[in-house]
Amino acid sequence: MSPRAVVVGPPGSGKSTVGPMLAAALDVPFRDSDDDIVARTGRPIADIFAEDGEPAFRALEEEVVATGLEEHDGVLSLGGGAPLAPGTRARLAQHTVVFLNVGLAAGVQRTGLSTARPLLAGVNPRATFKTLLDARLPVYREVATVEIETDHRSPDEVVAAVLAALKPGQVRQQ
Ligand SMILES: Nc1ncnc2c1ncn2[C@@H]1O[C@H](COP(=O)(O)OP(=O)(O)OP(=O)(O)O)[C@@H](O)[C@H]1O
Ligand SMILES: O=C(O)C1=C[C@@H](O)[C@@H](O)[C@H](O)C1
Ligand SMILES: [Mg+2]
Repeated sequence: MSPRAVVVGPPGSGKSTVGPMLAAALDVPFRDSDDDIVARTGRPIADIFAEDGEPAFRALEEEVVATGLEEHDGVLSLGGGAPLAPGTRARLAQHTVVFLNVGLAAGVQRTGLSTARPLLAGVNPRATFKTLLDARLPVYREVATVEIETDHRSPDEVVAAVLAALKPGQVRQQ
């Protein structure tokens, strides 16, 4: 079993919003590694960051993502930082990976009202978001089979763009 598509990208790129819509369009189930972590630990992600620290969260995330990649045969959205783990990047080399990209302005706007993202909770979320984008863009591009810009697209338009991009050439056969 293997996901039809794995969705990666920065916070606010729409992994949790577009992922279920993409799954519905493909008529397959949806799973989100952040939800899996909450279900497995019974704790909100912000609490895991605050109480156990980011390294402990990343170790748990790598395990949960590995399980999802083995077990899930629908659309699997990953947490924004999941591809930072070298082990996860190696596993993703076998999969069809959709990178939802978002620029600084739209990313800050979309994540600005939420307190649920511990990495963006500091005094200057815009600067933090820029640092995060600069560091991660090469990582997302390394694992992606397709990259979709989301800044000027509605979630429905993003789904349509993903479906159009998932032509046989971009899909890794298992
Ligand atoms: N294409 C889009 N156009 C406008 N708003 C969007 C778009 N995609 C997502 N959003 C909005 O941006 C916010 C963040 O989206 P979402 O939670 O799906 O991001 P995410 O990639 O899952 O982030 P995280 O990595 O933090 O889990 C939500 O309020 C969502 O409605
Ligand atoms: O971009 C990140 O590092 C994160 C994104 C979210 O999906 C969560 O996994 C968590 O808030 C960390
Ligand atoms: Mg999400």
